[in-house]
Formats: sequence, structure tokens, C-alpha cells
Amino acid sequence: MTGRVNISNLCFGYTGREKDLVFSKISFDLEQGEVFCLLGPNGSGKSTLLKCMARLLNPLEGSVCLDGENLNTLGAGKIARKIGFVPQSLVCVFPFTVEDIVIMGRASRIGMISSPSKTDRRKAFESMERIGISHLAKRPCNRLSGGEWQLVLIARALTQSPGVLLLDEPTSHLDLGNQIKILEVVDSLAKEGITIIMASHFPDHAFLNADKVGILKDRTMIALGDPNKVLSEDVLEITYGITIKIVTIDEGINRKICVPVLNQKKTKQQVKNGSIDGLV
Ligand SMILES: Nc1ncnc2c1ncn2[C@@H]1O[C@H](COP(=O)(O)OP(=O)(O)OP(=O)(O)O)[C@@H](O)[C@H]1O
Repeated sequence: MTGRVNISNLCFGYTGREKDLVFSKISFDLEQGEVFCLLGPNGSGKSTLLKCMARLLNPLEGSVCLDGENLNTLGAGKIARKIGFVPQSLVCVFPFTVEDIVIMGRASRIGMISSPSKTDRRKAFESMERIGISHLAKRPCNRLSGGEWQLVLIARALTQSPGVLLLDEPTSHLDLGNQIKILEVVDSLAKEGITIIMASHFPDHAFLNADKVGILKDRTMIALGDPNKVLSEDVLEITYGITIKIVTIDEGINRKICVPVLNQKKTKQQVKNGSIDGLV
């Protein structure tokens, strides 16, 4: 398994009607171990695109290929062994323990009538350690905070040992320390060769650790490529409809950060005037 991803002309709508398409003609390629940051305003289709990539939704057109294999040709078990998916939210009404939930990440590798093996339990324990939640192992999952639950879902996906990991806003419920911890885990997983696709509301995340960024808006990928080349102040303004300054922090950090500016909205005409670098 190499974790190579090829998305070609992907098109999806919940009703199947042309006028209701969430997106169409989405194409991009990722090499093994690349981190792709998916940005876009609320409702632009980021979660929907991730669900199409995980085959939880069937694209109307186009293909998702992993390591050259079209997901259409693979069964659910094989897809689950290749792709880990951490959804934005998931409700669990039954009080499984955290340990049980994390071991469920091994489901595609455990036989229908078998119990988890020593390896399955060790993998689950290692994931909990890595995410820093082993102290929650015996806690019922319906008695967790939103952030703790998010960490459990990430640990569950790691236990799967996937080649590709899809993360839908993985830091949305986390305190600053845990946000950075998860971004560091993303970084180290990518270095181990896992390909990561991460939806986010923070363009800073693209500067922090993404090899590629894509901006989904108006049913299409309006920008795609190296964050340092693609993410300009104009592109961010078109994306979010507000003024955002990009500032470079030196002092040993040497990284760009995004600073929203209050009450400085440009008119649409001002934005339209002149061509904008970075837009597809
Ligand atoms: N199950 C569904 N049935 C019908 N429409 C849906 C469904 N889920 C989402 N949508 C619609 O599809 C569009 C894209 O939603 P999606 O959740 O993918 O956006 P998003 O970019 O992830 O949004 P956010 O940033 O707010 O999480 C929205 O218009 C949404 O209302």
C-alpha cells in the first residue's frame, strides 16, 4: 500500500438534480505522505467531498482511486483497511468504553465471529497513547466532552492503520494544546507515509503543515496547489468575504499566519478588478 490518491472529475449532489449539485469536476492528485488541507466557507461541500472519498456517499460522476484502484471496484472491508475517516460529529448512544470504540477501528481486520487479538488491543493502546487519551480508556463514551470524543475518533482511525486518513475538521472541538498536538500527529503520520486529507476552517492550518491546499467554493475548487503560492490575501478575501492579512512571523518560527481585519470589507467590484493570482 502506498497511499497515492487520484481524484478525477468528481461530481456529487444529494438529489441528483443538476441544479442541486454540491460540487462538480473536482480533480486533484496526492502522493504518498502528502498533507492536503481542504478549505472553504460553511456549506461549500468539504464534508460531502470527504464522504465521497470514503465511499460513504456515491459520486454521481468521476472517480476516486487509491494506489491506482478505483474505489467503485473495492468492497467495504478493503476500503476500510485503506481509508480511515474521522467525521465532524458522530453520536454514540450505547455506552461503549473508549477502549471498545478505539478497538472498533480494527473491525475490518477482525473476523465476523472473532474477538480482537493481542495485536488489535496493542494497536488500540498505542493509538490512545499517541493521542494522549489512555487515561480515558475505561470511560463510557457517552460521558465524554466534545473534545475528548474528537480525540477518541482520531485514535480509532489510527488503530485502523490506514494508508489514507480523512479528517473532517479534526481540531474543531479542541483546546489550543490539543489542536497543536493533533497537527503534530498529522505531521508525524505524514512522515510515516500516511496520506492525509484534512478539512479545516483555518487557513493557518494550510501554512502550518500542508503540502497542498484546495479551496472549495461555488461548487468548484477555486484554488489548488502549494499553500505558499495559492493562499494570498485576495484569494482568502474571495473565499471568506472578509479582509485577511497574511503576516510572516520570523524569530525562528518563519511561518505565515492569517490575521482577519475588522470593518475592512472591500466591495465585490474592488475584488473583481484585476486578476487574482492563485485562483484556478
Ligand atoms: N444529508 C444531506 N442532505 C441534503 N443536503 C445536504 C446533506 N448534508 C449536507 N447537505 C448540503 O450540502 C451542502 C454541503 O454541505 P457540507 O456539510 O458538505 O459542507 P461543509 O463545507 O462541510 O460545511 P461546514 O463548513 O459548515 O461544515 C450544504 O448546502 C448542505 O446543506
